[in-house]
Amino acid sequence: MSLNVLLLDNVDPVCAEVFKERNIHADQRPKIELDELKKIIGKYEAIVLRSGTTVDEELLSHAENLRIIGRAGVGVDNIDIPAATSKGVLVMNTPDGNTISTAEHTCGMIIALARNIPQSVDRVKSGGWDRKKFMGTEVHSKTLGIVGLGKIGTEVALRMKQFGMDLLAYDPFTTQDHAKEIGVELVELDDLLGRSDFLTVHTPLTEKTKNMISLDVADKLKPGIRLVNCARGGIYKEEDLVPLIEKGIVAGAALDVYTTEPPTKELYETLKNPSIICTPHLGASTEEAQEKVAVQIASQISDALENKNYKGSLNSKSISLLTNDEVQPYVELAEKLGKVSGQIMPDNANNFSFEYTGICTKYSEVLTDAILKGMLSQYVSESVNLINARHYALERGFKLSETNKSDDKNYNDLITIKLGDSSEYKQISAAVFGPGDYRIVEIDGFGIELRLEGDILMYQNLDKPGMLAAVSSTLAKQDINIGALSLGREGKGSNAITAVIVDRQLNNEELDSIYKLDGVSNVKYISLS
Ligand SMILES: NC(=O)c1ccc[n+]([C@@H]2O[C@H](COP(=O)([O-])OP(=O)(O)OC[C@H]3O[C@@H](n4cnc5c(N)ncnc54)[C@H](O)[C@@H]3O)[C@@H](O)[C@H]2O)c1
Ligand SMILES: O=C(O)CC[C@@H](O)C(=O)O
Repeated sequence: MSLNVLLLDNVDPVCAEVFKERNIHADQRPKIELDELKKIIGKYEAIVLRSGTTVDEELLSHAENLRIIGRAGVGVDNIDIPAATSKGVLVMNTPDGNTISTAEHTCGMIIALARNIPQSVDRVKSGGWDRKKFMGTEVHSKTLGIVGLGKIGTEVALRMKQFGMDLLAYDPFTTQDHAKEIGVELVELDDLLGRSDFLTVHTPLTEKTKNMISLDVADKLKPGIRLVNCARGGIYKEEDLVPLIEKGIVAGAALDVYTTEPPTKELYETLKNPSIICTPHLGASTEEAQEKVAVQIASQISDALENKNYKGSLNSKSISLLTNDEVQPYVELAEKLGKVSGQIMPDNANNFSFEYTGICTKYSEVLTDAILKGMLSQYVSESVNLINARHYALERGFKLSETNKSDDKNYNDLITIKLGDSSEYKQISAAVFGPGDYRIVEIDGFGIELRLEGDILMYQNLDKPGMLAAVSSTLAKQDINIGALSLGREGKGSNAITAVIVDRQLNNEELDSIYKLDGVSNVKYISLS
């Protein structure tokens, strides 16, 4: 039977050549209207795209023969993965094909910003000269702050070190060993903001990274800081850039990515500011990167169509697990527990041990993958899934260990995670109580019982009268309702742990009001919503 693949969005032509060598027919349609795409997609077993095509449930409903969606690149924000998974369609990407190109583009932006290259090129081309106006700054001996020390952040660090820059990084999910190896000092975010002459971000856009730089943090920034964003639009609050420049806090900004691409009319107005330089999402636009991702995705898809292997797949284990009713609840439990662990673990932890009891021992491998998926999905750019989570964890230098325990005195089927580094450890256990009912049953040796859902406030307190009243009245004053709560203690009058499910998300000020209460310590806020 002949196999047909549709290549969309200016995917490099080498993609078609690789398919041809594998006897797979490829049609190249760089520009196609959505209506026509809906009419023809039904005859293809696979499609390849970049960021120009959105694959949603509606488009998938026309794709009756589709087996694979391949992204020539990293970001899969334009693909509805849950919809593809429930239709049994594999989604694949090529997470590292454009790392070097994007790192090089970032370094180019840092130098262009320091030396006003784009602005001065414009001036000369329009018949001007103005040498005085374009006085620049050396990057040598200046401090570069890197937020996100993953694949691209690491390559940027290695290159800018050669320019003589001092390097700081903030990344709670990388290890001290990795930072040390590449000559970077790992610091807290506020410290980095206050010490950096240049700031470059290399994280995904998440709830935590969105608007990381805005007028709200103006007083934390080193005056005269220069900002670079070649990651995702929205990490710097776009509408605050001009005010930050006008106040003299930010000396300039270099942007490759935007919240809306192409930018809206208002955003184009912002980009006209002479201290802002910009490129149209060119990080990965080199012949080499496009060729690499095109060859990689064509080989991956060919292998998968021939059932040889599923490298680069983002959802293949999820597809096979969709039909296994026995393991499904434990996979959900493990993923939720991973999410919680990722939010309470000590910064830069690198030791993770997972202990399984009862039925969980039968599926320990996939449950570890699910825990890692839950943990990493909050920090890693490309969609983390059951297939690639372990790879990313090991790539980051995490040390993983798994043990199976024959029984537990209280629970038949239990998962326990211990995580930390040599100085600080956290331990947390959870179990399935019924359909969709997953509960934490122990934290750091304190027995509690709390459903894994919603927004959770957790803290330690002295076991004495009035502690709960103090917290609940502080919450009530801020109109925050408590939905459920659980208490655990070491013994009468000693240390206790309290976990409450609150009815809405808490902001930093609201959390501060709990930190400040006498006798309350170790406050953690966990969002599972
Ligand atoms: N401009 C372009 O054309 C282009 C090309 C490729 C990738 N990208 C983007 O670049 C970014 C980085 O890609 P990558 O391949 O290096 O990803 P990566 O997953 O290898 O690295 C991301 C890093 O960010 C860290 N991180 C996550 N949340 C954080 C937070 N709140 N604070 C600090 N650090 C945090 C992670 O721990 C990880 O180390 C992504 O947003 C990706 O989509 C852009
Ligand atoms: O140019 C592209 O295809 C997008 C590059 C990049 O943002 C990615 O997600 O891989």
